[in-house]
Amino acid sequence: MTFKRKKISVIGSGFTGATTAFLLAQKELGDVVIVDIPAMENPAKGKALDMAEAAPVLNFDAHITGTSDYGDTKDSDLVIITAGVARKPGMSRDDLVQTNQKVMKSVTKEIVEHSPEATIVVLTNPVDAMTYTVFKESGFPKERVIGQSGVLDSARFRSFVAQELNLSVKDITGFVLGGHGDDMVPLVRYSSAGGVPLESLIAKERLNEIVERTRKGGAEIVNLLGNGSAYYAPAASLVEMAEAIILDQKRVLPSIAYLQGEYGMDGIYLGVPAVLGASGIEKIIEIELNEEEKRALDKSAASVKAVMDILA
Ligand SMILES: NC(=O)C1=CN([C@@H]2O[C@H](COP(=O)(O)OP(=O)(O)OC[C@H]3O[C@@H](n4cnc5c(N)ncnc54)[C@H](O)[C@@H]3O)[C@@H](O)[C@H]2O)C=CC1
Ligand SMILES: O=C([O-])CC(=O)C(=O)O
Repeated sequence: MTFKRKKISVIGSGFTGATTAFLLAQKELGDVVIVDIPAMENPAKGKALDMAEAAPVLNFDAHITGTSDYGDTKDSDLVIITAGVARKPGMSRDDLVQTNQKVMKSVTKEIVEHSPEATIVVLTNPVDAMTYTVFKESGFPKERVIGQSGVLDSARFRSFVAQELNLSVKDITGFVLGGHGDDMVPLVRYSSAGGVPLESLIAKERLNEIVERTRKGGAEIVNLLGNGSAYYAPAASLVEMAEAIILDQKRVLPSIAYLQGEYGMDGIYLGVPAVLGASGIEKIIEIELNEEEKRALDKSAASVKAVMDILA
């Protein structure tokens, strides 16, 4: 039997795309094809070559190529979309909606033509609405169109908690529900340090500050960078989701999923806990929410709906 490596295409060779490609290759999750527009083909090729030249040192065997030709992405198992524009200081993610919707439409057309069986993970902002756009444009089953926000938002929350308690990040659990905006819902009640509820370890006011910092975590980095947005943690988050899908791990990861009745919502892409495996989103997990949490989730969903209403 011949071994065939999985094929993963990363659309967009910018900060998040290139970082994601490099991490995917290092983990040998598959051969990686990085795609950008024709005007950016040489930089995409240059980054891919540079990464390939790191392979002997880092000891990985995945092939990495850069291209603007979607023919090179043919029969990808997984496609990760990072193409589009990022926000600058003073902008909200929602300000990107019109520009990035156009990008999603053109990119999705190519994915459907060349990789009709692929699972798609979307990063491009505003990510809940962009995931919905890709779902509609692709005609793919909902299980195979997924957005990334919750792994990143939860990672931010977990890292802030670990810093606060001076504990290993490895022992901090927690997850964030809802849309990837200022109304996201970090679920403190379901978060712990080594199984000990956070509410018994950190004063309520301080926990509220950590929740607020998490909600504004993207803007904090945008303001520090000055000319772009976060990419190391977003790329790491994409790779965790990619690994769960490629290796059929059945991980429970917060993912942007299409809801049809779950959490009392219908026809909307929103961040919820989900089981990720070879079929994409294999199950949406409905956890019990108290009144306050449910109200917060409804508010976050209303913000996502407002952006979806702008979609052409
Ligand atoms: N959902 C999330 O948690 C996060 C989302 N993002 C979003 O990811 C997106 C990408 O961010 P960065 O990589 O930092 O931006 P970037 O500007 O560094 O890279 C974007 C790349 O997309 C390419 N591109 C534009 N139109 C394209 C098309 N039609 N086909 C192929 N490639 C195309 C550009 O040429 C550029 O190389 C942004 O929308 C950003 O807001 C970023 C971080 C986290
Ligand atoms: O803030 C942004 O524009 C990028 C992003 O989604 C994040 O880092 O959470």
